[in-house]
Amino acid sequence: MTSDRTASSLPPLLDAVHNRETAFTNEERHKNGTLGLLPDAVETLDRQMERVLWQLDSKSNDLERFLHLNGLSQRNETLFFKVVMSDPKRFLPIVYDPTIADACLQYNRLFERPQGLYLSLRHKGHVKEILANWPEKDVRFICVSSGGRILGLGDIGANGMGIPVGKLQLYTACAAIPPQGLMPMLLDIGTTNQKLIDDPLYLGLRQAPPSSDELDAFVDELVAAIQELYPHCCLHFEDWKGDDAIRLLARYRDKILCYNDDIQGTAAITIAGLDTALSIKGEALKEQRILFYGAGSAGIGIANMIVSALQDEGLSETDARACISMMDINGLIEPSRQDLNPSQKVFAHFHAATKDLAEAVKSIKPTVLIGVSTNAGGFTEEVVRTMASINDKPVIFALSNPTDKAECTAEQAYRWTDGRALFAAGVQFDDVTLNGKTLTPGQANNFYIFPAVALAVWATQARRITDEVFLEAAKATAEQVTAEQRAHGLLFPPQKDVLRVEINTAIKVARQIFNSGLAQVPEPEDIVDWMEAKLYRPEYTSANRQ
Ligand SMILES: NC(=O)c1ccc[n+]([C@@H]2O[C@H](COP(=O)([O-])OP(=O)(O)OC[C@H]3O[C@@H](n4cnc5c(N)ncnc54)[C@H](O)[C@@H]3O)[C@@H](O)[C@H]2O)c1
Ligand SMILES: O=C(O)C[C@H](O)C(=O)O
Ligand SMILES: [Mn+2]
Repeated sequence: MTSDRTASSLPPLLDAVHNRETAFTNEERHKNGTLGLLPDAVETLDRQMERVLWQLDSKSNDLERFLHLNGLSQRNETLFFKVVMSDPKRFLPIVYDPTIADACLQYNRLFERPQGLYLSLRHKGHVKEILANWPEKDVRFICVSSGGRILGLGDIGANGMGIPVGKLQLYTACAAIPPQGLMPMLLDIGTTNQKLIDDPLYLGLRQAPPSSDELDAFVDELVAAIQELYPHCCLHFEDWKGDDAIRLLARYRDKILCYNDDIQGTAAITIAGLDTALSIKGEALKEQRILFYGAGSAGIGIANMIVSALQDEGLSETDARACISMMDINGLIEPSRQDLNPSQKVFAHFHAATKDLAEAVKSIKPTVLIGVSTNAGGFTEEVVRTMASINDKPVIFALSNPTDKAECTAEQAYRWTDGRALFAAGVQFDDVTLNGKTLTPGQANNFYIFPAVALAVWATQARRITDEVFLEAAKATAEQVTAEQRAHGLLFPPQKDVLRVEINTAIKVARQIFNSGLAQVPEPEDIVDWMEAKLYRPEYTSANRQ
């Protein structure tokens, strides 16, 4: 990405990148032909933000606020980021999870102006031509989803476009990556969602998804086109159907610059949360028995990265895997199961077959319970109370998104453990007051990780993204939870600090990339100054001046 945005041929007020609306000075209005197309007042960015905040306050719910902000992002990009970055704790849940889930469910009905690039299976054989239609020529990140598993909402096909758009907005809002080289992409491969296929307003392909061989061939064509057109581009896979996610990451991770956020980003934020939780408990990772409820892309991703972290603590791979048990929709993963995929098989330990989580908890006696199942309420009162009877401080992470898919709520986790749980969820639950004590649940969401990793990858022009990068990001995130915050039971850095935290994380990750020899730029003398100089700032500067 160059530091200057390419001049646009669009009229100034229709060009979201350069648009300043009422902040165009009279001189600029003379020059760019907007005199009279704007009211008389010449305003500052701060004054414009004041108006947006007033407008948001006047909306009656977060979906309306989402739509208002989304419209703003398409009208005036600088003002959009100014607002979102002014108060991340308030705005992340509006532009992203959980509100984005409501927007995705109705994406085809709320649709106004298209965003991102739609690559339909119908375009097979012509992928490069379609990609070349994208106006920005120096694309550095493509966030691509098939819509096959959007949050915990299942397959919503082309309605999934909200996710790549939102994830890339977080690159900028959470890690100050300049927005111009970011391309959201929806690979429209059809859908299994009959309700959408039957909806006259559905916007995607009305057919069943292809075989995995055909899908892989299509993704191969995409990867080849990206390498030709955008040789510096990193491919970010997001919210694919679990087995597609695992298979495609394995197919490309050693060949191209890519990562899967649900597998690797989720693993890193979970390990960061475990790190702080265990420091509060005063225990080591290798002393834990970890039970996963859900063994798909997120569960397998977290489990494998925990195995790497345990190996770093000196355990053999076999001993590391022995610390981990997993359950999926068909029950506990154990050797008599005939339906296991290779990534699950390595976690099949001898145990009686069971489909009952409470029974598994009673016999395995986990110290850590991680929910990545999409099964709302899966952590029942019996399950949570059993965790509390086994552990002084049970670690309970209910990571399924959005809010109504969480395996239990913060309130339930605290109430059923008498406030002893070290709890986190994928969304931010409100504080809970129990027996006069206020408990603040953690938000274990990969948004703490992937923007930071992306910033480091972009700045260093890394050749590959390894698991070590994500482990470094996990460590750097956990290190930024202060002793005082830990004393209050906080497992993650506060959202209000997300930008500073992720820039710090990115600096550490960049160092790791330089040390591993994967960087393609010379190592700077002062890595902090070097990184700071690259950051996007939501201001009307010459970088986005017409
Ligand atoms: N907090 C985060 O940062 C984060 C990151 C990634 C994924 N997630 C969430 O995790 C969930 C799972 O994501 P994924 O990518 O692993 O999906 P996936 O479809 O790959 O895997 C889901 C897993 O849950 C199992 N499962 C489904 N119903 C179950 C039930 N009733 N009982 C037990 N197991 C059941 C499935 O068998 C499968 O193993 C989603 O809700 C997603 O939003 C959260
Ligand atoms: O999108 C999120 O909020 C986290 C995660 O990537 C998910 O798929 O749930
Ligand atoms: Mn995701």
